[in-house]
Amino acid sequence: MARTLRLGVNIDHVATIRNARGGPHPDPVRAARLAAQAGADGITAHLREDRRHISDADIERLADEISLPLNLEMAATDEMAAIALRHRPHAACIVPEKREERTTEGGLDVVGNRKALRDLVARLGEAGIRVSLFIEPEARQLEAAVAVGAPVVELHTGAYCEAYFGDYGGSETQRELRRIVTAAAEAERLGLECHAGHGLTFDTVTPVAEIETIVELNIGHFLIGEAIFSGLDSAVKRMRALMDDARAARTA
Ligand SMILES: CC(=O)[C@@H](O)[C@H](O)COP(=O)(O)O
Ligand SMILES: NCC(=O)COP(=O)(O)O
Repeated sequence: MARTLRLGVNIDHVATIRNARGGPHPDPVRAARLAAQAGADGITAHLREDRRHISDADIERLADEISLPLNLEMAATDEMAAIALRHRPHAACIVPEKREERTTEGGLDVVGNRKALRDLVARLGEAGIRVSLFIEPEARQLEAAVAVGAPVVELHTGAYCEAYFGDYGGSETQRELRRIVTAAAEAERLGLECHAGHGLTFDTVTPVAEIETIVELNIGHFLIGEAIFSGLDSAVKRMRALMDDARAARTA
């Protein structure tokens, strides 16, 4: 029996376009509804400290109006913890943030922040929020995730995706993919639920979707970009089909 592979659609960059003019259009909540109708299993939204895209009001409306599970991406700060505890989303993914970054660069340093993260994971978990840690595919970070009590990790696929656009599946891509495969197996061995995301596209999703111990992919920027050309419904449905085909091929 093939394991379910969920698709979380990240709608951050609908808000990026909206904020370009400061008005209400395009509405990230409308995008979330369309993604749900197209087959998304969850909605991911990153409330950054600088609010460059998703706003506090977006999170409030997503929590109140969307039927799908909401995965709130957040920095490990008291401000974000209070917001998460107020809205109690299905899940919260703790991600590193730097004001000057264009997008998320590396994974969360769980090894170097055990005490603070243990407290945060406990507080959110006690409120019924499923906590995920966004980490590099590294054994030491996986072991630290267990040590701080996180039930879920999300493996950062950015290095793999960047490698692909450097050598189109060559040796560097294969090296980065092997890191993800190895980490996903280790996550299973450690009893961690394993997700993956960042930078995934139609060209890079299949090898990651084939990793059977991964149960959720969070994909955003590429889908919103594709939506400009083919519509969000079509983009989500195509990504869903690629994921299903990859998983079916593994279990055939
Ligand atoms: C953690 C991650 O890879 C993304 O989910 C994150 O949201 C990227 O940040 P931007 O959406 O601001 O690019
Ligand atoms: N955590 C990854 C995510 O939510 C989406 O990342 P991206 O596809 O926007 O790079």
